[in-house]
Amino acid sequence: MEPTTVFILGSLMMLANGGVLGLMHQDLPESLRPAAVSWRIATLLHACGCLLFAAQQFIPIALVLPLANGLVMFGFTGYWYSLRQFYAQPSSLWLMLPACIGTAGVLWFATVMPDTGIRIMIVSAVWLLILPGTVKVLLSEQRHDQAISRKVMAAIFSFVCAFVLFRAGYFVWTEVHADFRVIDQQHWLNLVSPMVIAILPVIGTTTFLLMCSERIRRQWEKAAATDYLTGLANRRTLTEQGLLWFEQAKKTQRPLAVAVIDIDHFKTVNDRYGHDTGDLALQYVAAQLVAHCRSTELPARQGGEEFVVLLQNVSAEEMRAAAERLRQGIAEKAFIAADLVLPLTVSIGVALQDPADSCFSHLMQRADKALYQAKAAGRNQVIAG
Ligand SMILES: Nc1nc2c(ncn2[C@@H]2O[C@H](COP(=O)(O)OP(=O)(O)OP(=O)(O)O)[C@@H](O)[C@H]2O)c(=O)[nH]1
Repeated sequence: MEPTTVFILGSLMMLANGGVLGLMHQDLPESLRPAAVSWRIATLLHACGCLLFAAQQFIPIALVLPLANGLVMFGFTGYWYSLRQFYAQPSSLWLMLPACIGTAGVLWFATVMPDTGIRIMIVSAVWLLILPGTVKVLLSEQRHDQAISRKVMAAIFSFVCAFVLFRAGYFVWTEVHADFRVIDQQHWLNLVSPMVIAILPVIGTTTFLLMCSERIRRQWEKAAATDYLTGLANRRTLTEQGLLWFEQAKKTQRPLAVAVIDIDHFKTVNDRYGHDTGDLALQYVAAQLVAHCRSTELPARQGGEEFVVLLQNVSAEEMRAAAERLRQGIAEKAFIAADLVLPLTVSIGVALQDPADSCFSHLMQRADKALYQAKAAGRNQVIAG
């Protein structure tokens, strides 16, 4: 196959893939749409650049070279920009600078001082600024995004980057002939280059779609496991985790404890200051629980104004101490909303797993009873069941 055909086929595949991404636009969540639009624009620029390379014998060289190279450089920049948007990293128009300088450079060395070698070096230098920048974006998300698709995308960009480096080194080593053209059939690199350049828009777009679907799946999983108001684990997660830790504790003889926490006189907060302020108070209590929980403790919202904290691997003394820590954490810092400064307290019932507990819900029932006693005994205290 000759380079012109590879350029044309590559461009058609890019356009088809970009089209599929366009068709799926409505199905993407709002948060992913800007990145998807940027990716599509990048693919379109890239494809147009490749089509111009294919058509270069029909267009004056002084026009086609800056245009085709510029489009491909801006296409690469578009992928960089898109991935920054995907990961909500700050993007600025400065990202366009390398492509702008590169396009001006190619224009100068195609018209004013024609020099094929310098043109290749300029284009390679711009790519070698953009591609590692993109790989850096992907690698910097390693801790937050474990998706295989992110790793595949990083590998694709790294591969293209390595190829560009090799290509630049090859041309420095062999010296470029003045009338060298990227569609010149006699040069083996000219067959490989369009194939490699087309990898990003073709395989890259598919990988980008997989990244989107993986992000959506994770968002759904998180939403299903989290309480919408406080961001804590919800009742479902609490039950699942409680059952798991309860069974583990039976095997390891390291007991699980539960603390059921209820805000005192919460109805008054709602009645006096309104439901919205009540919601803010719930968020405040949740934040205090998170701040005072340790890594072996799981805070969750059971429902209404009731929270539960699972305490893994504790003795009776440690359970009481942990519950006191949580109670004091809430009592010692008033809830503040606009002009309102409102001290809040909680009552806590705790229970430690013992052999008589046949199941997790039995342990929960004992903690619930203890909570009832704490309320009856005057509130703002911890009672063990
Ligand atoms: N703002 C807000 N209020 C809620 C929510 N869920 C439950 N509540 C309110 O929580 C209050 C619970 O009040 P009660 O269970 O009667 O008890 P209390 O006033 O907290 O008093 P004690 O528990 O006896 O100290 C009710 O007014 C509910 O409307 C919620 O998601 N948001």
